[in-house]
Amino acid sequence: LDPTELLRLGVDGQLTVDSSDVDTASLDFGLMSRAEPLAVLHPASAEDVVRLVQAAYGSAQGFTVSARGHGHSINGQAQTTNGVVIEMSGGSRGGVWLSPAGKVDSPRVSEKLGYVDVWGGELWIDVLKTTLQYGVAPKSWTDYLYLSVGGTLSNAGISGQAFNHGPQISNVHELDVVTGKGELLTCSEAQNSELFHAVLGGLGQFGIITRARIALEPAPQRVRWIRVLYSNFSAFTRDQEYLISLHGQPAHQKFDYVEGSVIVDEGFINNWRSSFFSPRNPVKISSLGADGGVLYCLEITKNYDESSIDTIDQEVEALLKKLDFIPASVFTTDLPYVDFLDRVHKAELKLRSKGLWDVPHPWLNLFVPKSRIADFDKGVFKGILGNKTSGPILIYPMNKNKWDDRTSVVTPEGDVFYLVALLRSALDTGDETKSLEYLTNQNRQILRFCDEAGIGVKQYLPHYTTQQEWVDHYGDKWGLFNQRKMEFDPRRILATGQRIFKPSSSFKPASW
Ligand SMILES: Cc1cc2nc3c(=O)[nH]c(=O)nc-3n(C[C@H](O)[C@H](O)[C@H](O)COP(=O)(O)OP(=O)(O)OC[C@H]3O[C@@H](n4cnc5c(N)ncnc54)[C@H](O)[C@@H]3O)c2cc1C
Repeated sequence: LDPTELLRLGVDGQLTVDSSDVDTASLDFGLMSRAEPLAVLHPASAEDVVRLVQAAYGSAQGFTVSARGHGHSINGQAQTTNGVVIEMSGGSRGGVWLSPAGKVDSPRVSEKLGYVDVWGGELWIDVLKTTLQYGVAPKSWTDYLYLSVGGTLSNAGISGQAFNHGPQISNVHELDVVTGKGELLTCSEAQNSELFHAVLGGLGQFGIITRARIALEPAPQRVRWIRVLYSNFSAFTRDQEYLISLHGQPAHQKFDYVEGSVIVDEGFINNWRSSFFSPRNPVKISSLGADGGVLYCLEITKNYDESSIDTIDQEVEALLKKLDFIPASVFTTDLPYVDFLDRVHKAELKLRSKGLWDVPHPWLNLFVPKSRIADFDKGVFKGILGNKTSGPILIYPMNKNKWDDRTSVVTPEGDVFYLVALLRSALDTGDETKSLEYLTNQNRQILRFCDEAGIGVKQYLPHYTTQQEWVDHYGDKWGLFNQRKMEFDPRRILATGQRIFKPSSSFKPASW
């Protein structure tokens, strides 16, 4: 396909083959794969997305189309070689919602009805900033806010609030979606519901989200943020599971956020995700009597505002009393709500200043069933990892009843499952255990261990290279997933970087 032909396509935004645009669209946060698109579209409206997808779908030769949010995937999921990348969050257009009619508009908050309408490429940080002006905010978050709404809704969008509110995909009222046939459809539980459920957690396979209507709540003012340590894994998981079982209780009788992390490194327990423990007063694992050299950190928060300022201490105390952490390992801080939600960005700035942000990230995210989390601890945290991690390891449980099985996302068996996130950075320092090859091999070893032990994990932000692996990943849901693909993207032109479906035979990108 001649890219100059594409440029004749009439769009109001910018369709470009400029090398710096193409370069940006060729890479992602993982920095492990590179694929150059033929051209890049900066859309000025949902209509531009429609025009491009219609051209891709309707032309004899055809080409692929990949929406790119903030490009924070790990394995090239937003890339494509024989087609066009649509920069949904790109450049000066970031932070602006463009209505389907092409009229430029900002996120629109309906305070009365408790939702905000945002452009699919909007970053969550901008959604937060806008909604806070009205004293409201979304309920369910990711740990990091420089991700696009369309990008996280294509996966699930999880953080410590998920036990209570469900993932972000459980907090969406309505979407505008451009399907693989180039139709712009509004969908919700009540309207085009098959498309609505397909797109949520759908890895970009069924359509491009141009607008999302997101549920809001009154925004808290401040956050009490607490960490406590455990050396005993079963005490740690018992307490985490207890805390998430309180989801149905009144707000003052539960925490608002429950996460946790694993500390296997010798030495200090600070990591880039957390400057929580004072660097001048580091905590040594050995001083805490960790069994097998591994410690577990429970991280919890309680939101409050002026009306609850007098009772917050008592409420936190009452909840902490029920837990079984190492006495004298309580670290507390107090900060504005927005600073808490935007906490990882601070760590990003620090890492950037040391040149440690733009490095390869062989991340592995797994959903592990509660019934096997102790086996995972023995085999991985106390086994395969050794005493070096090269990055934070998060672990926290979620309640399955907060997830909607009609969406495309897959979760493991059981009422409760854990996220285990190995968020590692590869460095070229000469230390073999920090190298990309070492960490990639270790990820493979972890997956092999889970497979051989029959742990029944499901990858979150999944990455596979053969269709059979995808069929296994989706299990019982594969039939529905495949059927939805035939219906909404019959030429299989969307989000080919996920490597689930090959584009139909009239055109084959080089990478296939
Ligand atoms: C530092 C960091 C922290 C993170 N923290 C969390 C976390 O706490 N919780 C969590 O759940 N995830 C987390 N993630 C993962 C993140 O949610 C996903 O990688 C997400 O896809 C990134 O969003 P993005 O906008 O960069 O998407 P991209 O990487 O640009 O795209 C991801 C996929 O979605 C598709 N897509 C993008 N936009 C659209 C759209 N508008 N419509 C349809 N499909 C689209 C793309 O084609 C691609 O297949 C984190 C990632 C990073 C790098």
